[in-house]
Amino acid sequence: MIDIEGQPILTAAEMRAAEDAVIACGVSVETLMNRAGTAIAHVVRRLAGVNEVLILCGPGNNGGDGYVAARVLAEMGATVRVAALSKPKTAAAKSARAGWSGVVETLAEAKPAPIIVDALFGTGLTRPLDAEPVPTLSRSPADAGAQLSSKGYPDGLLCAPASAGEQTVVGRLHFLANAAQLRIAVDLPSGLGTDSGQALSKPPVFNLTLALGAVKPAHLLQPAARYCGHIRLLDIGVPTTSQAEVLKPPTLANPGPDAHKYTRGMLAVIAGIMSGASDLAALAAMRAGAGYVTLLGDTAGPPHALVRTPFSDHALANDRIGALVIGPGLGRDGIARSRLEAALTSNHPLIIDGDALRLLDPERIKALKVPVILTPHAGEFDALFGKSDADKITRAREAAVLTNAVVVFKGADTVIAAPDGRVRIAQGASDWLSTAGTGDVLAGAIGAMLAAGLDPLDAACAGVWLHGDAARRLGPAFIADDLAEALRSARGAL
Ligand SMILES: NC(=O)C1=CN([C@@H]2O[C@H](COP(=O)(O)OP(=O)(O)OC[C@H]3O[C@@H](n4cnc5c(N)ncnc54)[C@H](O)[C@@H]3O)[C@@H](O)[C@H]2O)[C@H](O)CC1
Ligand SMILES: [K+]
Repeated sequence: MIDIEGQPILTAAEMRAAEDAVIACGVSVETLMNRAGTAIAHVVRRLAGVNEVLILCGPGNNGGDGYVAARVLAEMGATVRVAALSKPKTAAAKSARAGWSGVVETLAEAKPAPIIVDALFGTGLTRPLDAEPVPTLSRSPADAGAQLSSKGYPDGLLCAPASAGEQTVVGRLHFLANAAQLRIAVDLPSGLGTDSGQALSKPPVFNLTLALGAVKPAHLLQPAARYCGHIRLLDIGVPTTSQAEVLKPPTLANPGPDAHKYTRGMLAVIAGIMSGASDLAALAAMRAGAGYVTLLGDTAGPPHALVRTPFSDHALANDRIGALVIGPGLGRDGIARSRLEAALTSNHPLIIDGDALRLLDPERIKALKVPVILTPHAGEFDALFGKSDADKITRAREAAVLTNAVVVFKGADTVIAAPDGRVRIAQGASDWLSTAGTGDVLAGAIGAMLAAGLDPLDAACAGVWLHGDAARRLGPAFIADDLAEALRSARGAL
């Protein structure tokens, strides 16, 4: 199993294209499926020990992976059962099914097991499962003692029309998952939209998801990601490349003997009507490693290392400023507008956050000749770029092209997009980040990275990484002030 940090993220179509390229070189789908199923079996075997394993197989190649895994597990001496939603539809899945010599129970009647493996649906899911009836035996009195057909199917396995009170696929999946001690999903929990990250049908929450060949957007985008549990990549010999990658720890240089406050980067933060927010951004920048932070506005108070300066065009014109943060606590009044105008014409690299985004014309950003990083949350993004049903990756990419800026589309699934199409997506942000001021802290952390001279995408990625890692280190119930302080330990861990 491979950790997914830094790994390429492929859509369903990109994954199929990568598979097709390998198949075109003479590697059959069956071979890929055998690699996938064998890799799954080895992981399940290690985790299951002597516990019975129930593998739920769907009609496509995800199900095919399940049949191969069952066969290999049985060959390893594991106690394994298979339950099928319906007969395999693809040639590869039929071949995999033929390789399983055991009984195939029906999903409708399978009894629970301590370990459940979901191989019902993967990247081929195209519609919600909820409406799907669970095929049941056409049990009539004559069939009550139905024998197994030559194919190992219980006689009479039909897709009987769902009737009132009959179980749905999702209902059976939840029932069997709830009864299991360990829940493992093959490629994706069944019910998730691979590219959109939407839950077409709400799956159970799994302990582990084994991504086959590549990470998919649903492993990172919400709400899908919350059903995946731990995500590990299984290499099945399909080369993959993508402009989208899972965010990984940044490589940041520590100061050397020749360092001084300006070489480490001078950041200016423009204050507004809510000085606490800009204070948080300034403190965050200092804790993230900025060499010199000046807060431009009418503020007062600790820390002493923070240089508080009245806002003026002169102060803004300091050519030692490496980057400028505007937005935290700015407000939207006339003073805010005039300070935004001054920032846009300052020729400093910019991080534009919070209220400043509400005052901004995206077209204005495109015309700037300096690096710009925008850090909208969902509401600010909609206000700036309009609402859309498109997935978060597509939206962030389009916004980056429209503004020619790096866009940090914040959320429980933060997507960072550059105008050239590169995308980085952060894993598993702490839910405790849902507290006032954490956005201000992020703006300051990114500002410190930009002021230190990182290119805008790297600066945004480093800031998002430090912000997320600081939150992880803090655990529960922290406030934004704690988060700003914790950037120090996150920075020190790199
Ligand atoms: N990554 C790799 O290198 C490999 C991945 N493999 C596995 O193949 C699946 C994708 O298989 P596919 O046959 O395209 O689709 P699924 O098995 O996910 O879906 C089955 C099938 O079901 C139909 N369908 C779609 N939605 C529904 C629905 N709501 N209800 C009923 N039926 C539905 C649709 O026709 C689908 O085709 C991938 O996830 C991997 O697990 C292979 O092992 C090859 C190597
Ligand atoms: K699955």
